Amino acid sequence: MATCFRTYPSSSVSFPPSSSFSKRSRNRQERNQGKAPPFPLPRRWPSNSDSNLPYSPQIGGRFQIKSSNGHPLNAVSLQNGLSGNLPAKDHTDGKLKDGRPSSSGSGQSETTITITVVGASGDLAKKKIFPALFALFYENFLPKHFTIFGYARSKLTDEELRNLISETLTCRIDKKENCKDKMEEFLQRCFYHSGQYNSEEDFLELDKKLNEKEVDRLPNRLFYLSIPPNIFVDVVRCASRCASSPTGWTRVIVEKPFGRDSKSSGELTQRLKQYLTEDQIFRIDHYLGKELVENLSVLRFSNLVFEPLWSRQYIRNVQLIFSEDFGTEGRGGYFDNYGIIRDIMQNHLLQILALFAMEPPVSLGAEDIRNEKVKVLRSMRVLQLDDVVVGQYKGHSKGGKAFPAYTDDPTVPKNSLTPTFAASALFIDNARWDGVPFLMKAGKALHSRRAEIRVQFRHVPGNLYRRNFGTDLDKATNELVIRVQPDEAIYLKINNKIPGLSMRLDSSNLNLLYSAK
Ligand SMILES: NC(=O)C1=CN([C@@H]2O[C@H](COP(=O)(O)OP(=O)(O)OC[C@H]3O[C@@H](n4cnc5c(N)ncnc54)[C@H](OP(=O)(O)O)[C@@H]3O)[C@@H](O)[C@H]2O)C=CC1
Ligand SMILES: O=C1O[C@H](COP(=O)(O)O)[C@@H](O)[C@H](O)[C@H]1O
Repeated sequence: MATCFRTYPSSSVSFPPSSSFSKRSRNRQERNQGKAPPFPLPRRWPSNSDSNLPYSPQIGGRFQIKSSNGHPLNAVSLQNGLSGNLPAKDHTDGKLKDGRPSSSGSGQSETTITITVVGASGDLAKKKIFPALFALFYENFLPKHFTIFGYARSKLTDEELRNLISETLTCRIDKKENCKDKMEEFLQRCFYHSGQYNSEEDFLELDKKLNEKEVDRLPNRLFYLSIPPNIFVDVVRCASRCASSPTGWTRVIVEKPFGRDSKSSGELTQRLKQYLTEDQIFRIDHYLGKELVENLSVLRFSNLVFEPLWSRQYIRNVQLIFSEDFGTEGRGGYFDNYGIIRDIMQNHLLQILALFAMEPPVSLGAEDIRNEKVKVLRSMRVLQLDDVVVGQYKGHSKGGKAFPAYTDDPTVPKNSLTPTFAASALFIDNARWDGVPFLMKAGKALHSRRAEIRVQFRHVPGNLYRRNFGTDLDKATNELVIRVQPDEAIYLKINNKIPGLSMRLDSSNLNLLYSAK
């Protein structure tokens, strides 16, 4: 369950990535030097009376995005967390730095946040978003005043939404309070609004409901786009024009895949920026919220024993493995357009690879970590077709049970050639990783569900215990395994003497099993 949100570089989903990953920081530098406006200018300069356009000139050389419900769309820094903090005040004129009136100016002394889950009837919303929001609430990470709205086309009442999500909420992180009471409290703050994704009228109706819940508090609004990518822009247009916050911030979390390639990803960014500034857009990769992925940098940079080994000198190869023991199961409409490389590899596994391989960042600040990841991505060799294998799962039966083929899924075209499995060897051509293959494997409908990083070390030179191990030196090499899921664990395979009078060796695990802690 992802309970923390991370952003990743905006510009590319090419595989492997290209240098365009650094575009955002370049833009920022240019802006800082006064060479570029804070966001792209419209081709035709709108007049103040041009109420259909999202831009309107603003005093002070900056430009503000305006929505048709009359609300300005304000850019704020990424540092303002979910807990509804206000941006820093500019003490010279008593206004907030982004030009909006301060909370005291608007007479609103307390903040409130409304989180609208767009696509609330869907798989991701049920499986991950509502449970993650509940986990935040349960752990007191949500602000005092918050409301959650589900939005989708399906006709549901508030009560039906609550029933739908109540089945998926758990108190698995920390059982410190009465879970049932907390769930009830959480569910009472959840509401539903049914509407089309491209209807400004429906979003205006949503806006009315949001206003009712926000009472007299300074409202911040977050829209979580838990929907297929082809409707991202429609929703952002309607939300920004008709349901943006009147006086607080408005932000949007966008799910992957963010385009199909570098070009379409760039186009999507440009289209979103018609309605939002970059600082309002949060691109999410939920794998970065997984406990062991978060722990990767801690393991490496806070333990002296690992960092000296973290290079081509000692590491023979690194394997990044994702497998699921279920197929598309009705999600073919989305999956068939993207395939396993775009669904899993270019986002989740590539993020892990970049975190694994990066140089120590200057600090733990998001920009510093991002800069190091970008350097890794820019050092990657362009993937050759010879270094990739793809496949698609077939039907089979086991223990009397029939398992359908990918093309048996009614949401998948019968003649589909979309890969559901891929394996590839990637190389980072820098001083640290020269010649070390990073092997990525990802597949649906395989034998087991797991995600792990396996680091295989080189053979011991001269191997004094050659006789005891025989010819298979691989059996005797050390391996560090970081098992992201299930049963989170970190273990190191080491060679050991079997206790007793004879000199018999065995490989055993130094094991840090999380569930046993
Ligand atoms: N499922 C997962 O585990 C993960 C998904 N994601 C990403 O999250 C997003 C949502 O995924 P997921 O929840 O699985 O998707 P779903 O297919 O479940 O779609 C979500 C909702 O969007 C609406 N919808 C579906 N198809 C269309 C369509 N063609 N046109 C308009 N509305 C549609 C439906 O709501 P209604 O009909 O009620 O309007 C549906 O309940 C995707 O971008 C996906 O890549 C990311 C990580 C994990
Ligand atoms: O992003 C996605 O991830 C899920 C797997 O996520 P997990 O946290 O359950 O491992 C995958 O099923 C889905 O196809 C993909 O879109």
